[in-house]
Formats: sequence, C-alpha cells, structure tokens
Amino acid sequence: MKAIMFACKLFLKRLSRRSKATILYATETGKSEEYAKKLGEIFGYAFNVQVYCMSDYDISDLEYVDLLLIVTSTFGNGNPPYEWRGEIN
Ligand SMILES: Cc1cc2nc3c(=O)[nH]c(=O)nc-3n(C[C@H](O)[C@H](O)[C@H](O)COP(=O)(O)O)c2cc1C
Repeated sequence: MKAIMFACKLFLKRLSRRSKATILYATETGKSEEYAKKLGEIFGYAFNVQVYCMSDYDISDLEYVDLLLIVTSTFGNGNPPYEWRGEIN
C-alpha cells in the first residue's frame, strides 16, 4: 500500500510539472470541437492540456499558458464561426 501511495505521489508531482497547453475552439456545427478534443487527448501525453470553447475562455489566463492551439472553421468569405465574432472574455 505504501509503495502504491509513493508511486501515486511521484506520478502527480511529475504531471504537475508538465508544460501547460490550452486548446481553444470555435465552431458552428461541432467539427472543430470534436477535433480540438481529439487534439487534447493527443497533446495530453506530453502536456497538461485544457480544452475550451472560445466564448468561455477568459483571455487573462493566457499568461499562464506555455502553448496555445486554436481550432476553428471558416464560413462564407472566410468569416469565423459566430462565437469567435463576439468579444472574447
Ligand atoms: C455555408 C458554408 C460556408 C462555408 N464557407 C467556408 C469558407 O469560406 N472557407 C472554408 O475553408 N470552409 C468553408 N466552409 C466549410 C466549413 O468550414 C467546414 O464545414 C467546417 O468543417 C465546419 O466546421 P465546424 O463544424 O467546426 O464549424 C463552409 C461551410 C458552409 C456550410
């Protein structure tokens, strides 16, 4: 039992040291959200990853992020999805 607790502590310590990656997505029909979540799973092997919808993200949190990935679609004349057009928090 002690060995398991020790291994868990080591594992959590190691996880907390990983660089922080944030993935923001903006979507109309859900494809970018799906892709952002898949990307999150893949990057989760090497980074401490969080995935957010663009409209839910507080931009002041960017200063704590080591890597930022943005997944979005375009519509019409290369316009971004609706949620991207609104003001980011
Ligand atoms: C009406 C309409 C307009 C589109 N306009 C563009 C465009 O200008 N450029 C582009 O690359 N893709 C365009 N697309 C393709 C979408 O970007 C594509 O379907 C995308 O995968 C949708 O992703 P989402 O579900 O994350 O919004 C358009 C699709 C539709 C239905």
